[in-house]
Amino acid sequence: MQKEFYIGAKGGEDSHTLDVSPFTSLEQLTRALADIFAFADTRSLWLIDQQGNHISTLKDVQETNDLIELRVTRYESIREPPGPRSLPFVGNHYELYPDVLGNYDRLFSLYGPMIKTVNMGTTIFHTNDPEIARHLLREDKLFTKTTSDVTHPLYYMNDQDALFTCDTASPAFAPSHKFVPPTMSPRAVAHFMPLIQEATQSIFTAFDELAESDRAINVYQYMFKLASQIIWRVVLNQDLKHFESTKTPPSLPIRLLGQYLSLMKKASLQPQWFKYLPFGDAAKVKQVRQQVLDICEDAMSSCIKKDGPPLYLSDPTALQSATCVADFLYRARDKEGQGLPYDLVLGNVVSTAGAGFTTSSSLLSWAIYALVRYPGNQERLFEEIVGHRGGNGIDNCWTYDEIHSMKFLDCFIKEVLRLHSPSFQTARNAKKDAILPGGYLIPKGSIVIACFPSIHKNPAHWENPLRFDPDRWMEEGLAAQMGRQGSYTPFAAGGRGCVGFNLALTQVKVVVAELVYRYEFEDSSPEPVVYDPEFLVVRPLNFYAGITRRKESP
Ligand code: HEM
Repeated sequence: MQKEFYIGAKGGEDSHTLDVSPFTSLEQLTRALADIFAFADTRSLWLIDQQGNHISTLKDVQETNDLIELRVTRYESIREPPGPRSLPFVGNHYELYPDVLGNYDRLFSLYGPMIKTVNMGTTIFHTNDPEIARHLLREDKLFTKTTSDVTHPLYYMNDQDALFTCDTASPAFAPSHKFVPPTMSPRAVAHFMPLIQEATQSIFTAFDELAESDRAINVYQYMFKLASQIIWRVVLNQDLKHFESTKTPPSLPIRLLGQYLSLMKKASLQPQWFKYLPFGDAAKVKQVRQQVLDICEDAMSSCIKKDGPPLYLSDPTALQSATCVADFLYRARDKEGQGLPYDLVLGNVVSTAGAGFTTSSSLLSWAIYALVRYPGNQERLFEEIVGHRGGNGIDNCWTYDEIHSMKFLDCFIKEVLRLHSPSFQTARNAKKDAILPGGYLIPKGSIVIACFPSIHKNPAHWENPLRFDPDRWMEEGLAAQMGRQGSYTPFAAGGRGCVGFNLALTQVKVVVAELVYRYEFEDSSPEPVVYDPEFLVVRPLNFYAGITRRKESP
């Protein structure tokens, strides 16, 4: 018993003839149809006859002589997401820049939860819908991360030898994903606590001097140096000496990594034919990348114990014998005795260092921004920290459990990550024509971005979304629940989610605890704070803060 099913416009190419006689229930049939037409959500499928009536039983399907339309919602056909009209050459560039984040929100409120934009010839779909984001991040038969695709925002830094920059389909992904996450587990981060604390405290001399001289600082520039100082210590056990004076510039590896990421982002915003030019940003990305690799390789030669014993993944205490992430990656062995090939060790060292400090420096800057801009939080944090530290003084090292046991600090950081999410363009590629919740058709090969800053402020999912309110996180388990729903994913989710989130959260909590215990910050920004729309993460450009050394620290 052959029936013809179709999606979208009648008479279009998207139709399929299916013998419905083997099916014993409508549910069974709709699951099969969902699979054939690549519906992300197999549960909500409407069958509609040519008069627009809902066909709700298998018997009705068998008896109708009509073509049958498939929809996700009762009254709307499957369609491509809408979006603003495109101008020749530039597309929607001026609808998006310079305030991309504000403009995404504006476009979502105009066009709905999925929008199509074209920037300099590159089409990208965006969503602020948590349910759609969950499907995108799943790494299943419909969506994956393919940085080697020229339209992927990370195309210019795609490197098939490391996490973050590789395709999920690349041969490097599985071994990297086996060896790298153990270096960022709670147990591993607990082992690195003294390094994190020492690197954090290295800023004190410079901050004391700045406090003394009453000079305001550009917060991002200091957090950029601090976050990289910490990550470099944990990943390569090297002291970058970023705070020998108040004016010490970022060290060469960090300057190069910063330049690399900046060039990469700029290149990704240019028309695609720019990549063929022998000069310009795209060409320079490659040169800078090689310099970064050389520097990291050099640093690795000092921190890796080449003659040290192998460290087995099956031994939960093995990491405690490693000096740093690079040392562990070099010496780690799986149960077959296999290690990570050297190229992948190097690639993953560069990737974790780069992914680690760019994001963290942004988060730290926004954390200080939240301290000074949202009244009451700095005082509450100080009280909590004093309560924990008590008479132990500032020289004692925070333990992993202690730093994570401070409830208000935890809520505060969660709220900073919600309202000032550093990540804003986690992109996935459609493996085939796919139909997303809401009935949006995403053509095969398209890039779809889950816009975390917009998802985290989506009024349909958050009460008072624009209010900075750490107390919303007081309810135990809320973050995990919102994470499962897709409405709170500052570290993305699924198979390509952040592997460094434990380290990131621990590091940022140690820094905030240490700084708030010793200093008081106040806003000294002369102008409204703006973020950099041409960088890989959302970072404040002109946020200034004054620092006062606390007198009342016990
Ligand atoms: C505030 C801090 C951080 C934020 C907001 C953050 C966010 C993210 C996000 C959104 C992704 C997914 C990217 C994508 O799919 O394109 C990611 C991936 C990743 N992150 Fe983080 N991250 C942070 C800190 C760190 C740290 C400290 C490390 C390690 C030192 C790290 C290592 C990685 C790696 C290796 C990946 C790639 C995972 C993969 O390819 O499967 N991140 N991060």
